[in-house]
Amino acid sequence: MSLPIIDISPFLSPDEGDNRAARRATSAALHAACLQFGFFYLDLSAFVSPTVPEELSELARTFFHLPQEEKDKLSLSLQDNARGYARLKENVTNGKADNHEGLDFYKPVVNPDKTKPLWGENVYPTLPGFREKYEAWVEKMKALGLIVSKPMALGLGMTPDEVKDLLSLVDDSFWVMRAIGYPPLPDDHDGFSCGAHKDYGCLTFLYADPTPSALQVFLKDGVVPSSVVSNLALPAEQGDEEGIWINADPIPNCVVCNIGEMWEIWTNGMYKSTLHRVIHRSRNYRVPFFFEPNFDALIQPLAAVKRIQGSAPEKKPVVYGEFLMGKVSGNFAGGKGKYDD
Ligand SMILES: O=C(O)CCC(=O)C(=O)O
Ligand SMILES: [Fe+2]
Repeated sequence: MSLPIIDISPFLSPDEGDNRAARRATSAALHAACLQFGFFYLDLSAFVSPTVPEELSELARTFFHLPQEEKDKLSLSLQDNARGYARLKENVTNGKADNHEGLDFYKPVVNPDKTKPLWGENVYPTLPGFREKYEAWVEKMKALGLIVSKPMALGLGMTPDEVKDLLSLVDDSFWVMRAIGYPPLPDDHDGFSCGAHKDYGCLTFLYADPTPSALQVFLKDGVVPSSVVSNLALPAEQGDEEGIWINADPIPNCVVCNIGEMWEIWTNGMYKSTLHRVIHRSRNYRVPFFFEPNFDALIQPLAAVKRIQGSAPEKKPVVYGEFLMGKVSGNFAGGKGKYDD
C-alpha cells in the first residue's frame, strides 16, 4: 500500500501536441489523489537536482549540532515568536511536547516589527552557504507551488479565467519553510517526534531524509479496502475516529506533498486535509516547505466545486493572513503549539 506518485513533468514543458494528453492525465491523477488521500508524492526528477535537498539536510545537521547557546542566539523568542529557532520539545501538539527542534522561516515582510506576531525578520545561521542555499530552495518551491496549482485547478474542471483567478491568490505566497532536527524518539517518550496534526495552508512539500516509518498518514475507515487494511501493522484509532496509520516513506527524487486546510475550504470539503504525525527512531534532518496563499487572499469555495457539488452547504470563507494570525497568536499565547486547533 503506497500513496500515488504524480509526475509533474508535463507542466514543465509547453501546452502543445502530445503534452496536452499528458497534462490531462497528471491533472486527473492529482484530483484522484486529493479525493482519496490528500497525500501523494511529486516526482521532481525533471525539476530538482537530487544533490540540492541533500545539501540542505547536511546544512541543517551542521546547525543542529552547534552548542545549545549558539542555537539559542537565533531563538524565536528573540524575534516575533514565529521566525527562528525552537528548542527540542519547545513545540507542543495535542498537549504533548514534540521531540524535535526546528528553525522556521517565513516570507519576509515590508516594515518588519518583531513585537507583532509573524512580523519580524528571518534569522539565518552564519554557516557558509546556509542562507544562499535555503533561499534558493524557497524560490524553487514557490515555483513548484505555482506549477502544481495548475493541474490541481484543471483536475477540478476550472475554466482558464478561473485558473488565472486561483493563481492570483497564491502568486505572492506567504510561505513557511522549516528545517527540523529529529533526535531518535526514546521508547519511554510520552508523545511523538511531531504529534498528529493537519497542515493549514495550501500545499506542503516535504523533503524527507530516507528514514522509513517516520512520517505516518491517517486514513479514515473506508479510504482503503479492508483487504489492504489487514496487511497493515500500525494500530488504528485517532481520537474517536476509526482508521489506520500508513507509512509515507520517502521515495528517491520525490517530495511528499499534502494538502492543507485552504484546499479543504476551496473544495468545500471535497478534498480533506489529512492528519499526519512523525515517529522518528533515528537521528535526522528534514525540510518541509509550506506553500500558502497570499497574506490577503480571500479563500472561499470555488465556483468549479459548486458545479460539481450542486447546492451543498458552504464552508465559511477566511482571509488567509487573519486565519494564520489567529492560529499563531492564539496558540502561542495560550500555551498551544503551532499545529494545535
Ligand atoms: O517531518 C515530517 O515528516 C513532517 C513534518 C510535518 O508534518 C510538519 O512540519 O508539518
Ligand atoms: Fe505537517
